[in-house]
Amino acid sequence: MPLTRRRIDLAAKRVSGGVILGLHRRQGDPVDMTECHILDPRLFALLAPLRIVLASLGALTADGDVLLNLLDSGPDILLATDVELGAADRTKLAAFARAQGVPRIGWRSRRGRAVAEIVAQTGPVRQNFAGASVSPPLGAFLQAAPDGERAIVKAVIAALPKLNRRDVIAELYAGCGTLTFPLAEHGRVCAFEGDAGASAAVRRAMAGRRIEITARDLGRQPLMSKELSDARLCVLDPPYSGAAPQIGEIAASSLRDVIYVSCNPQALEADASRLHQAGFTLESITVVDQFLWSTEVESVIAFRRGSSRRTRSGPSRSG
Ligand SMILES: C[S@@+](CC[C@H](N)C(=O)[O-])C[C@H]1O[C@@H](n2cnc3c(N)ncnc32)[C@H](O)[C@@H]1O
Repeated sequence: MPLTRRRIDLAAKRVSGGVILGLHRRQGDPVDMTECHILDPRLFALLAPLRIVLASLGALTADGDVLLNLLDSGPDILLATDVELGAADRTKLAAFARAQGVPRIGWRSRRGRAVAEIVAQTGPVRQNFAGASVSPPLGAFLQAAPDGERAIVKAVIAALPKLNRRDVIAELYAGCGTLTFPLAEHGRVCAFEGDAGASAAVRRAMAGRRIEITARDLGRQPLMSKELSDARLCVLDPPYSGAAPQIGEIAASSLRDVIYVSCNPQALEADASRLHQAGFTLESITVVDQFLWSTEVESVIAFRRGSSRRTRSGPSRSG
C-alpha cells in the first residue's frame, strides 16, 4: 500500500546553503526528497527537521547516510558521517530526538566497518513479532512494510508441512525474529543469524518460547548437512545475494522440506536449481508485491523432495 514503507536508507550531501537528503541517482549524487508516495508519513515528516540538524553538524563535512526504521516504538535513526561526532553535535542530536519524539538516534563513522553507537535515547525501542517484544539493534533489518511482513509470515506458515510440537525447524538468516517468533508457535526453532546485535535481540525476547538462536556467519561457516539433517525442515530468508554458500549443504542434507523466502529472483533461480538437482521440486509459490511500483519482488517458495504436486498462489498485494 502507498505510504506504508517503514525502512529507508537515504544519502545526505552537504551543499552550499544546507544539506540534500534523498535517494541516489543511479551512479550519481542524491536527489533531494521533497515528496514520497511510498514512505510512511511519520518518517517523511522527519526529513525537513533532519536537513536542518544535519546542516548544523560539524561531523558532516561532505557526505553522510541516514537509515530510518519505523519501529512500533517510533522512528529509529542511524546516522553515518564522514568525521567523528563532537560534543556539540551530540547535544544537538539529543535535542533533536527530544523535540521530534525519536526514541533513539545512533551514529557510526562512514570509514571502515565502524560499529554503531547510541548518541541519544529518549525512550524504549520495541518491535512486536507474534507477541514477543524485541528491541532491535541500530540499523536492524525489517521487512519493508508491515503488510508485506504479514503476507510473508502468512505464506511461510501456510507452507509448513504437518508438524508436531517437538519437530525442529532450522531457520537460517533469522534477523530480529520476524519469522522466528511465528514459527515457534508450530515447532522448536533453531535459528541462525550473522548479525550479533540481531541475534542478541532475539535472545533477550525469547524467554518461555521454543527458540534457540546462534550468531553465525553462514557465508564463512554454513550450517553443515549433518546438522541440518536433524531438523524436520529448513526455513531460509537470505540477503539479496542469495544463499550460495549455504545451499549446497541444504541440498546434501536429508531434509525433505525447505521454505525459501527470497527478495531476488536471480539469486533464487541459482539456489533453486541447486535444490532441483538434489531432487527437490516446487510445492508452492506465493509472490508478495511489497516493493510498490518497482520491479523488485518478494516470494515465498516451498520445496519438497519426493513429491510432484505443484500449486501456485498470489500475487499477494502488499506494497
Ligand atoms: C532478508 S534478511 C531476513 C531477516 C528476517 N528473516 C526477517 O524477515 O526480518 C536477511 C538476514 O540475513 C542476515 N545475513 C546476511 N548475511 C549473513 C551471513 N553471511 N550469515 C548469516 N546471516 C546473514 C542479515 O543480517 C539479515 O538479518
